This record gives sequence, structure tokens and C-alpha cells, in this order.
Amino acid sequence: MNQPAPFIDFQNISVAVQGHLVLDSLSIQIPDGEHIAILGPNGSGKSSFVKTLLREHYPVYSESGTVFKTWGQERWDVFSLRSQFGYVSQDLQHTFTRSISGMDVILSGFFSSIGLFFHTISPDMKKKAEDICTFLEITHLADRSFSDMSSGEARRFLIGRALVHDPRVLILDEPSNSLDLHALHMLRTTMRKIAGKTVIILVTHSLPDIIPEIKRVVLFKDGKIFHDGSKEDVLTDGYISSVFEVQVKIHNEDGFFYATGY
Ligand SMILES: Nc1ncnc2c1ncn2[C@@H]1O[C@H](COP(=O)(O)OP(=O)(O)OP(=O)(O)O)[C@@H](O)[C@H]1O
Repeated sequence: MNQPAPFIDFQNISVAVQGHLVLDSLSIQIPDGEHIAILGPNGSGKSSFVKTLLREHYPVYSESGTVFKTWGQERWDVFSLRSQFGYVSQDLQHTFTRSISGMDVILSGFFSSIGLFFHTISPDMKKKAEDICTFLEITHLADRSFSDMSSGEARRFLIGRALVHDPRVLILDEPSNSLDLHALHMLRTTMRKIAGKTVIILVTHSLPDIIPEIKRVVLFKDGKIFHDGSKEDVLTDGYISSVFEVQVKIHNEDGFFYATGY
């Protein structure tokens, strides 16, 4: 039987943005269906990798051979490719400046718009958004103004917005930034639920964001992959101290990893 094409097959990918090499001969293969965490310090190329994945950036083709395939395809209509993804970033949170309800934030995902204007909401869309609210346990907040929500509440509505199209892959770009302990707990609970049905690519510099369901960690440094492997192999005192350039100790507590001593 034929093996399904890997979700990502990138070989020798170099990407330059405004004359700056943001990804440097990077090679990575991710099978379809595998959750991964991309971990690395500021400026290591994590966001550039996600932008390349979403075809916002394109690699330069090298003489040594460049492979740039997503689900087995090199050439994609970018809209068709992007429709396979849900994407949540902090930047997105800041783009919602108008005072709209949490429910409307979710519904706006059907139109890839920032809010609702003259859009027609079908009963199916409404039902889907309500089901997502139930799944994410945010129904009680759905009528509240998005701008009045805490960062943690708002983050969960943006995740809901990203789920309306049943994406094949959900990209969470630093989802835990600026969240307090309770909000962190809620976010991780939400991520664990989602991981049961949707593939997650988590971009982070925070080790405890890597929920137990994510088994593989890819460490980025200087636009390159510094190390790639199982969580137990990658999240060690040595690798994490080297990549972040500070001496740390790594602890594993109930499947969550923490760095201390820095
Ligand atoms: N538009 C751009 N023009 C020039 N340089 C850029 C541009 N975008 C990113 N870079 C540079 O590319 C490198 C990688 O940036 P990138 O944003 O991918 O890192 P990151 O790991 O996502 O960082 P952070 O954790 O701070 O978000 C950095 O040195 C950054 O300054």
C-alpha cells in the first residue's frame, strides 16, 4: 500500500527576507498527523518557518537540491493551501480593535475577516460556532465584548475562530504570551482537547506549553534546526542551555517540562 505523503517535506530550504537569511539550508520532514512543537529563542526563525509553510515566504532553490513539498505537492494555490490551516497569533488579537462580541469573532472565521460587516450568517454557521463554544467551554462568554475580555479569554475565542473550517492543522504561535496562571491552565486544557482531533503545530519559547500530546520537538537557532527529536531527547539540560545560551535545569512533572535555575 502507498504511504501517505508527509505533511511537510522540506530539504535544503533557505529563505531570505530583505537581504537577511532567515532560514538557512533547513531540512525537515513531518508525517501527516504528527503534532510538533517548534522551540527556540527570539529571532531563531520560528515565525519565518511558519510564514514559509503558509507560502508567505518562498525558498531560493539551491544547486544542492531543494525540496519544498506540503502534502506531497510543490505547487499550491495559496488560498487552497491556507484554507487547510487554522492560525492563531498575538498579532491577530491586536487587529480586533472594534467592540464586537466573542461569538462574532468566531463567526468572522468563516469569512477570514476581522469582524462582521455585511456578511450573511447561515444557520449552519451559527450552529457550528455554537458547537465550538461548547467544545472550548466559552459559551458563557460568547455575548461579551471581545475588547473587554481578558487575554486568556480572548485567546480561546481566536482559537475558536481558527477552528470553524475544521483545519487539518492548527498553528498556535506563542499562544501563552501574557497569560496568568489560571489562563495558562485553561489554554493548556483547551490545547489538549484540540490535540485529540486536530494536528497542532505549536511555536513557543515556553517549555510547559508543550502539552503531553506533543511528542516531537524541533529546536531552532539562527535560522537552522539545532536539534529535532522526541521530547525526552530534545528537552535536556544540555540542549536547552545551549540553544537559549543560559544554564538551565530541565524537570519533567506529569508529562510537562519546566526549565529552572536561570
Ligand atoms: N521582514 C524582515 N526583514 C528583515 N529581517 C527579518 C524580517 N523578518 C524577520 N527577520 C529576521 O529574521 C530572523 C528570524 O526572525 P523570526 O521572526 O522568524 O524569529 P522568531 O524565532 O519567530 O523570533 P521571536 O521568538 O522573537 O518571534 C531575525 O533575525 C529577524 O530579525
